[in-house]
Amino acid sequence: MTLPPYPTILVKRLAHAKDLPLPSYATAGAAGMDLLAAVDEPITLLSNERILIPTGLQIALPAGYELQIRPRSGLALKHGIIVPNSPGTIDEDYRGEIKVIILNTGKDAFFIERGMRIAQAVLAPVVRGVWQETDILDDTERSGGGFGSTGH
Ligand SMILES: O=c1ccn([C@H]2C[C@H](O)[C@@H](COP(=O)(O)OP(=O)(O)OP(=O)(O)O)O2)c(=O)[nH]1
Repeated sequence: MTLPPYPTILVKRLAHAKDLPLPSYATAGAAGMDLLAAVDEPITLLSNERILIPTGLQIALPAGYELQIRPRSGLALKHGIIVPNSPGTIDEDYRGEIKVIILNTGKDAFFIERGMRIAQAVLAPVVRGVWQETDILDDTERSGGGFGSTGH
């Protein structure tokens, strides 16, 4: 079976990440690539603390795509480690270092070591829209109902 051609992401490894492998898909069908912590020293993240973790990567996405930063479910379940801005958005035109915000919602301190897989990145197509202003919108069954209007 031949694989479909995947979109190419240009990537530059910064000096502090030269020895770390690039993010990769753990299985043939994985949607996310695990992002590694490019920290020089181990970090202790106390309960309720959040921190910005460098990945040491700068990228150029293909036109029409974003990269979403999402939590890893294992870290969320075992340690309460979440990405508070999930899904974090890496814009197509961003050329800075990709960084990951993580928050320790667990009771215990969490230890981050160099090369640890702290989050995952999912490449996703972006659909942009344009506004067309109007004074009249069509009525619908839902109309203005929301926030639980249909019951539990
Ligand atoms: O988890 C994240 C989220 C964002 N970014 C980078 C890439 C993204 O393209 C840029 C801007 O992100 P966003 O638009 O979410 O930030 P903002 O707070 O709206 O800042 P800005 O005014 O710079 O857009 O920051 C990251 O490295 N990690």
